[in-house]
Amino acid sequence: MSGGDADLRLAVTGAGGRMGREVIEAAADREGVAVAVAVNRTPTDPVAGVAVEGADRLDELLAAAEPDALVDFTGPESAVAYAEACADAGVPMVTGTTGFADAQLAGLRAASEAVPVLKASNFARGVAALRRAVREAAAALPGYDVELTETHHNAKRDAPSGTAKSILGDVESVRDDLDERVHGREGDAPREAGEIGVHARRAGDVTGEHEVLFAGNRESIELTHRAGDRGVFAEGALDAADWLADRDPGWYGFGDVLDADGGDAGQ
Ligand SMILES: NC(=O)C1=CN([C@@H]2O[C@H](COP(=O)(O)OP(=O)(O)OC[C@H]3O[C@@H](n4cnc5c(N)ncnc54)[C@H](OP(=O)(O)O)[C@@H]3O)[C@@H](O)[C@H]2O)C=CC1
Ligand SMILES: O=C(O)C1=N[C@H](C(=O)O)C[C@H](O)C1
Repeated sequence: MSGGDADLRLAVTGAGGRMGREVIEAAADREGVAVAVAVNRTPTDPVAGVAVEGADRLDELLAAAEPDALVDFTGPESAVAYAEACADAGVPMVTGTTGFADAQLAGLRAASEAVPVLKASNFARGVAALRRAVREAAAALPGYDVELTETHHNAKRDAPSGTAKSILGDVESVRDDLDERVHGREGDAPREAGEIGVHARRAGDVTGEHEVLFAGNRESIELTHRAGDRGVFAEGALDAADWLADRDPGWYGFGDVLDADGGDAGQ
C-alpha cells in the first residue's frame, strides 16, 4: 500500500509488536492517514491489510516511498538504528520506545540534527495532565514523602517504565531535597530523608498504570493514571506524527504537540 492520496503517509517500525499493530490499526481508522511502509524484524503477516516487510529493507523502502513521518515503538537499539535511517532518508521520526541508555539517547539526538525527532515516554493525553498535577502537588506539599508505583503487563522489558522516569524527573525538578531513587525496599529499611520510592509491578495484561503518592504526617493524596487500552497511545502517536511532519530538524516532545493543540502540556 503506498497511500498515494493520503494527507499523512507513514512508515511504521515494529509493525508486528503490540504497539506497532495498534498504530497501523489506528491509522486505518483515521481519515487521510495511510501506512506506506511497515517493517518488522521478524517476518509477520499483514496487519490491518498492510503488508509488513523485513526491517532489513527499511532504507530502500524509505527511499522509495518517501513517507511524511516514521512511527517507532520497538526497543532502544533498533530505535537508534531507525533514527539513523530516518536521518539518511530525510524522514521525521516519532518514537515512543522507552528504556534508552544515555549513549543511545545521544544517538537519537544526533539524528535530530538532520530531521525532526519527537520522543515521548507516553502518548496518552491523560499522562500529560497527570504530570502537570504531579508538579503542582510537589510544589504545594514541601517536605511530604513521595512514592511512585507503576504497573504493566508481564511482557514489559524495561523497569521502571519510561513514564515513571519522566514523572520522577518532574518531582525532582520541583523538589531539590529529593535526590535518591529507592527501587523497592527489603530488610531493615526505614525511610530516609531525600528518598523517592519507586515500585515496578509486572502482572497479567495490565496496559499501564502510574500512581504517585504524596504523604505528610496526617494526610496523603494519590494521583493515578490508568490506560484503558493501547489505542490511547497510538492515537497520541498519530497526532504527534501529523504535527511533526512539517517541522524543522530538532528535538521535540509530546508537550510541543499538545501546546500547539491549545493545551498547556508544559512538558
Ligand atoms: N510512549 C508510549 O506511549 C508507549 C511506549 N511503549 C514502548 O514501546 C516499546 C514497544 O512496546 P510493545 O509494542 O509493547 O513491545 P512488543 O515487544 O510487543 O514489540 C516490540 C517490537 O519491536 C521489535 N524489536 C524489539 N527489539 C528489536 C531489535 N533489537 N531490533 C529490531 N526490532 C526490535 C519487535 O520485533 P520482533 O517482533 O521481531 O521481536 C517488535 O516488533 C517499548 O519500549 C514500550 O515501553 C509502549 C506503549 C506506549
Ligand atoms: O511498555 C508498555 O506497555 C508501556 N510503556 C511506556 C512506558 O514505559 O512508560 C508507556 C506505557 O505505560 C505503556
